[in-house]
Amino acid sequence: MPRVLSIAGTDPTGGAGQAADLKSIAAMGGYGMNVITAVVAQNTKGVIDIHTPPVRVLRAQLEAVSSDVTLDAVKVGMLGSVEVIEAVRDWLAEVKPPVTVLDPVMVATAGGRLLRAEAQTALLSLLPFADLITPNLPELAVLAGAAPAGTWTEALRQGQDVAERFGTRVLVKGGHLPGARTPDALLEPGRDEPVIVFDDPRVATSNTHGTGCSLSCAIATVVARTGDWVGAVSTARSWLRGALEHADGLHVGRGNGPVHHFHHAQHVLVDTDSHGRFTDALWRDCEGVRGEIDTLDFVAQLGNGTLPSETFQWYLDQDRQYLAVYSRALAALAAAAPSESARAFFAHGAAEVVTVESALHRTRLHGAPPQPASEVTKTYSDFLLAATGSETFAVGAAAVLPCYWLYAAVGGALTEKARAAGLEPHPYGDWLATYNAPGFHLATERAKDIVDRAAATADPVTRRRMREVFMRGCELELRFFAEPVRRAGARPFAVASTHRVC
Ligand SMILES: Nc1ncnc2c1ncn2[C@@H]1O[C@H](COP(=O)(O)OP(=O)(O)OP(=O)(O)O)[C@@H](O)[C@H]1O
Ligand SMILES: Cc1ncc(COP(=O)(O)O)c(N)n1
Repeated sequence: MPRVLSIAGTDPTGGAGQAADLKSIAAMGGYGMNVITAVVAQNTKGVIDIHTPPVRVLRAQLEAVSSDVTLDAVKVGMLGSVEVIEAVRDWLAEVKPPVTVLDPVMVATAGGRLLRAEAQTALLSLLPFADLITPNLPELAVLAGAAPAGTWTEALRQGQDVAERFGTRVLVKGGHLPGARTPDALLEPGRDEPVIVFDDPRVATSNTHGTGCSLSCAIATVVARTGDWVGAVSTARSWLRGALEHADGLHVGRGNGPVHHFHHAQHVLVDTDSHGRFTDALWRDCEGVRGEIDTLDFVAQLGNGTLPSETFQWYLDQDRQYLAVYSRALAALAAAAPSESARAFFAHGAAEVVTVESALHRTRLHGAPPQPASEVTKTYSDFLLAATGSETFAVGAAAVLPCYWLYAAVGGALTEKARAAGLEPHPYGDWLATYNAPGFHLATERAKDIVDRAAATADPVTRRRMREVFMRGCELELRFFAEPVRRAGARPFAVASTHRVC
């Protein structure tokens, strides 16, 4: 579990600053700690007063934590004054945390300055110590020494300028742009194009208090665990999106309320009281990921037959490599299965993957030699082998389930799309048919039954772990599906989004 320290100010209404940070760290599976830079009297309507404790107390807090605890990541938020900035900078220079994310907080959403005007220049001296900075558009403009960007293109230009000048990654956030979309882009020094651009519809809510704090802390936590910046931003963004979508249900305050940091965990409470199927809860867990898969270019183009054949071939080649691992994962589950029927099911599945699905790949790939496995293919393969080889049967069974279930769901939806496109014969019809075949749907139902049975006798810790690995599998499916089109994009450093299915 990553140990993540937040250095930030307070918010007694619990939506921003320290409170948001600790909730976000916990929501992303980290252990949160906090050092207070300023005590802020604020609520969802604005900032009323700020007390900055003596800088000696700040230094003592920093020393108290770092002399005792190994830190896996640090998030720096509200600093407020020149003295505080200097103390944090000296501490960062000395401690050199493995991951530092800086949210250069200047003004609260609801209004109210959180950084003194004269401290803006001092803040620049902190930037080279950060691995990532996450300014909103007005903050970006201050860092770039320019007027606030009025367009996304201008924002990207300012972000690139800041990344180059300070030698650090920049997440340019478009939340403050007018319009129906909220693009974010990850930039790195030495690259002309964003590493990745995310672009989602704006969630219709005014309850956005603390989104910047929450996002930056969530990214720091995930990066501490995975070391993967793109994956961390992606994970943190989709979680934050859920938090925004559930924000209106919180009813906290009369102004810009907070987001629901634990929207994804509500089912844990429901689950312990209800007699519903465990897999129903899993399906609800992955609703967001399923929505993302549905909107992928890869899925759309596969369905309407417009996917370029080179892209499909590349996908199939990765899929073939993935399936070789998947078959071994199923064989490991067969070996560990607690019942004869589960053993037979997974042993049969391991053989089927080799004989039926791989044969399809061999026919379509015409004996072409394998291309190098992508990072996504490797990550997904490693995840499956670890979950089925080193964890309990229940956890392993939950880990392989997304590959059945999402594929069956996508196969069904794609077949509909293919029918609607009316292409005869559909260029990828044989592939779609495999995953919409009655036998594959039956196998999916059987896999769900096995997971339900395993969950019924599992302890709470194992059930939680089953949920985690199921979600991780779903996220990897999404990335696997996105990867072919992302990779095919001609822009050298641009990443769109990513995915695969089993
Ligand atoms: N209504 C919304 N719908 C979807 N995403 C949003 C919305 N508002 C903000 N976001 C996302 O939240 C994150 C933070 O965005 P924003 O640009 O508002 O940062 P910020 O101003 O630093 O946040 P804060 O409100 O904490 O000051 C970004 O990823 C942004 O895309
Ligand atoms: C202590 C503290 N840190 C950061 C923010 C910014 O968050 P928001 O802009 O959402 O109010 C805040 N209001 N308070």
